[in-house]
Amino acid sequence: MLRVETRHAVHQDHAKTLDTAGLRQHFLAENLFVTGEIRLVYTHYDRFVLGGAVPGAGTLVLDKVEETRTPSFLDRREMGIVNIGDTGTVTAAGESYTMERGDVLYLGMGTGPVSFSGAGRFYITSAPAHRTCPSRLIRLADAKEVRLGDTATANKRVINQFIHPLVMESCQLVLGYTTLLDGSVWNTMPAHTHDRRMEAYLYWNMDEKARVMHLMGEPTETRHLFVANEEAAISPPWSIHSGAGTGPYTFIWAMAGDNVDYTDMDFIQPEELR
Ligand SMILES: O=C(O)C(=O)C[C@H](O)C(=O)CO
Ligand SMILES: [Zn+2]
Repeated sequence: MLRVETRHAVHQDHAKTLDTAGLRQHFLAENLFVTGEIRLVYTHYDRFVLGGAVPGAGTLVLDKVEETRTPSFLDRREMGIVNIGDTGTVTAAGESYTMERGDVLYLGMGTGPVSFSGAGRFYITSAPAHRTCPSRLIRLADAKEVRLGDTATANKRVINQFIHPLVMESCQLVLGYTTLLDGSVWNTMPAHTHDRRMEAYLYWNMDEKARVMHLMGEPTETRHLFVANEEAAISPPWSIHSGAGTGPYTFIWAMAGDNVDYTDMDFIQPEELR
């Protein structure tokens, strides 16, 4: 079963008038992972799509998606998949990829239908593409590791870059995940924006009762979302995306836009935030 929800783009002047329910309706994606279903959120931010596929005992096939009006979803798109569950299999273009928890699969434009099976919980990200780049399974050992932060500032974390120019080629999709270390709670602090690219954060590896207070909004007009395990925050280009957790967590960041330069961020120091 395939379910697709469209999220239109929100202007920052509109966003600052929203109440809690309105902010959650536009910027939080809940209930993405449901057994026996593929659930997608089609955003108008760089036409980025995110979602979940949980095959359970069966096989799920992602092929035609009405929203793209193409015969097959990947005809003019590329895809990044992260397995946040147990071992599962993704089959595409005659290749079968066994994915362990934390593995990332990149599928290039024109791959065709994608099948999901096994005990995996597959986080799906996709962006429009203009050429085909080779598909590739990337494991944690192949990722580029960046260590940032300090326990003194409660933001010590390891950033693992998977779909990233230092690891492999893609058109506009950039993806990886960041894990908080040693009791640190803050991700992406100092915060930043990149008006050239949207971004989405999927929070996972969390205790069921834990929450991340995800910060969003223009730097001088911040708002927050309380986010649970396996929920995603959609970050418009004008928004910061940062957060503090009540317990340990990891988050998958994925971006699409004008460039694939991960370091192309405009930083905002804590004392500048409002
Ligand atoms: O903890 C961090 O800092 C991040 O992981 C930052 C994200 O990767 C990001 O926002 C990239 O633009
Ligand atoms: Zn960012």
